[in-house]
Amino acid sequence: MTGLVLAWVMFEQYFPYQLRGYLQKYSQKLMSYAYPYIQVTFHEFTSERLKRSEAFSAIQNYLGSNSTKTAKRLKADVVRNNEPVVLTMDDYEEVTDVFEGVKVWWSSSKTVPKTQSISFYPVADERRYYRLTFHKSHRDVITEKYLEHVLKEGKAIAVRNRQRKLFTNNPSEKWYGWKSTKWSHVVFEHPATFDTLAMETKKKEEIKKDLTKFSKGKDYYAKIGKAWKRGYLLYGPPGTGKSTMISAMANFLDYDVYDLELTTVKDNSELRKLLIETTGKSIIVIEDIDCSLDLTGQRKKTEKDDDDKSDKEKDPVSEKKKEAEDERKSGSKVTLSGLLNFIDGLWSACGGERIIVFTTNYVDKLDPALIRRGRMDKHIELSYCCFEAFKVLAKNYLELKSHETFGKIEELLGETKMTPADVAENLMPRSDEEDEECLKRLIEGLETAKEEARKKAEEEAVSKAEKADKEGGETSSQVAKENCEISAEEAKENGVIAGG
Ligand SMILES: Nc1ncnc2c1ncn2[C@@H]1O[C@H](COP(=O)(O)OP(=O)(O)OP(=O)(O)O)[C@@H](O)[C@H]1O
Ligand SMILES: [Mg+2]
Repeated sequence: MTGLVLAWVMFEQYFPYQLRGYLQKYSQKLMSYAYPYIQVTFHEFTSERLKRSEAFSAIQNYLGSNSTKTAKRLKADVVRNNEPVVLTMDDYEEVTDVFEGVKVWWSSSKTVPKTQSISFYPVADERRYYRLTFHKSHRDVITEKYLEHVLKEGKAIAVRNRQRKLFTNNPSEKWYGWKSTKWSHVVFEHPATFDTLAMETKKKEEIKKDLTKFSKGKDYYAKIGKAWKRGYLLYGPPGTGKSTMISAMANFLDYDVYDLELTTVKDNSELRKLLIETTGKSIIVIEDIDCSLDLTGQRKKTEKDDDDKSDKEKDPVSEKKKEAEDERKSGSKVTLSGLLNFIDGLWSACGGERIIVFTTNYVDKLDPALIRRGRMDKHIELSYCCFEAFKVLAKNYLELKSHETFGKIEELLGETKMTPADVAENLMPRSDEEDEECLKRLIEGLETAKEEARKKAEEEAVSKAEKADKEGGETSSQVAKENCEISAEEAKENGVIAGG
């Protein structure tokens, strides 16, 4: 077989490829009579010539990673900016592979049309394909196991080489016209990971576990009849790492990120169109949900109106009508019900494998309908820096695992509130600063924050006491006045009685 393959390779190398097309046809027939080998061909395009065959792409990736050591001619491509080039097997090249002790041969080739027609896409006329050759005694192993292995490996390589994207929605005025799209994207290259995220290890592990369960849950979601998506609400003061956590999540799962700017979305139908254009394996993010929409205001208004209504008026149909009317009048744009549909409406399920993340600084201000369990599956609080979180930052910024000042810092962090962003800012070395200087600056910063908090608390206590005093004074004079009035009245009454 090797001899024949060699002869074949020589033939492929030294014959002009226009001639090969003719010769191949006959030589292949001859081979099939003389040799007990089976050949399987995988074409680049499906029969409709519209869609690139998934099998071809997977084989290309598989052979690309396996053939770099053996093939002599390879094609190079840069997939990521700062990573090495990705190599694939060049046309008319052959490599061998061994699977469970069985040797197989892969060759790459292409057919060129007999008559050169004029085409806008000349390269598309060449039909590339991979051919797998193996001995017929191994038919079962190859067709039942090997091919599955190649396709699975190839797809996994594609995921690893995939350039991830960060999308932002375009305003709808830009949706139409030549080459316009609803989403613009850049390459997503945020370096944040769960390792660099300052947070308690236990909490991080819990979130990672939850994400892994979700990403592997295709069958589970299908079994329970739920759309394959999950909602997270990240809340906490500014600078506690909500946005950083979203990047860490995307890096952990290898997902794209859709950063949805709701203020540029005109109405619910635009929101729907945007969502439909998102792809699977993605995180859809709405930052500062409390600022994006006046959801809370809308709801409050309805509740107030409800109080004024008679029971008769409170039926669900008129309520819905009123809501719709309110939406129309306010010219509002994306409404609470639109957003709820976005989260758990029918069409939000199309495609699956999506994570929806909301962030807010004020969780208490959000409408309960928006954050009820089942809608937002997981609520994660990001809070002020604790000692465990500080240790992560010290390792990231100063490569320090321990230091004599850590005791003092732990004590101060327990007594005062500082966000991880502020701690990080203090730890970041300026010019040629030593570690000690950074840690000293942090301690000073914490002491100042503690002192400020103490003063503020004192001032608050004083003003509270003053207010109470004032109210107390007012109350006693009021009581005294009322008492006087009552006594005068009583006296008068008594007088009348006495006089009568
Ligand atoms: N938990 C954290 N772990 C690591 N770095 C953090 C953390 N929190 C904040 N930082 C640092 O502070 C900067 C600001 O954090 P980030 O933007 O994630 O905060 P946020 O909670 O999203 O704030 P906002 O509410 O204002 O959007 C980040 O660039 C990061 O360097
Ligand atoms: Mg943020």
